[in-house]
Amino acid sequence: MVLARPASATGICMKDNNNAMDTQTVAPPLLDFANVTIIRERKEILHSLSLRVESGENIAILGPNGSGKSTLIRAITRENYPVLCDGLRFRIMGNEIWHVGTLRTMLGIVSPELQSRYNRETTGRDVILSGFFSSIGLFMHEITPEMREKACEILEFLEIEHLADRQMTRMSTGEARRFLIGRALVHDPKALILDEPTTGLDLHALHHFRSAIRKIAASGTNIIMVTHNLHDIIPEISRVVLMKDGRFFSDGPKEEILKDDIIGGLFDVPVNIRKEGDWYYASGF
Ligand SMILES: Nc1ncnc2c1ncn2[C@@H]1O[C@H](COP(=O)(O)OP(=O)(O)OP(=O)(O)O)[C@@H](O)[C@H]1O
Repeated sequence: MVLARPASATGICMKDNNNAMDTQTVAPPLLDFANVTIIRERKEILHSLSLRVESGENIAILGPNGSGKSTLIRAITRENYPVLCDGLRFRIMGNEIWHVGTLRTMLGIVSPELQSRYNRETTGRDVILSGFFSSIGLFMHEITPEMREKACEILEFLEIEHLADRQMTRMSTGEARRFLIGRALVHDPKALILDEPTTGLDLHALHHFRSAIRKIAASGTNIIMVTHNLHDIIPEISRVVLMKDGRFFSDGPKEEILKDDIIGGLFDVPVNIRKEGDWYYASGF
């Protein structure tokens, strides 16, 4: 049996079983950060953050504009590096040091910024295939039969086969966003990081987008949802981390965090939080 949560930071769990020591290997935390400070252009943007996210845990990072969410994501993807200091821990899946190319195969990223870079003629299928090369579109890349087969599987999984040969620039925002999810899935990543993923989606597109993400979460991929919209917090997300001014403002089970006073304090406005089934909505802004 593989335990869902490690009992120690070593990733090895020792279990007493009828006086016999049974050693079991469990996955290390997805993220294990301590004292992470990020400075950009001489400005301290993230202030000594500590965050531990277990393997298998789905979280939302929620915060107002400018709170540091994207900077934190760039730290996770190793585009931003923290200031060296005593007590710094900067582990991803148990490792401090990563080859960025390898890390990118283990973390799938979807963001509106990535979508804006697909501004030339690229078919939906090629957008997915470009994920194998971390490129924006295909150029002289050699596509193997295995890659084509994987792209077909993803098209089917995301129910977007009918759009595979359409140019990205001729798709709606919602359709294009689903192809970017497909691109992020080519390496079967351990985690899918979604940065403001529902920006620009209408209700129909939102419905399809959420269904796709829920299906991915159900398949065992960790979801890290970065957002300022409560309606992005899919039922599979159980923990919410709030960010404000480059610091963690609050962190815990969503039932405890998504409260009028806490979310009102986060955004500095009166807020009414409404729960409908497993979904949360905010009004009163
Ligand atoms: N390269 C940079 N140089 C200087 N300041 C930066 C840089 N990148 C971000 N910042 C500043 O850091 C702060 C946090 O920005 P960040 O983009 O991480 O916030 P965010 O929570 O993702 O915001 P939003 O929700 O608007 O996308 C902002 O004040 C921003 O102006």
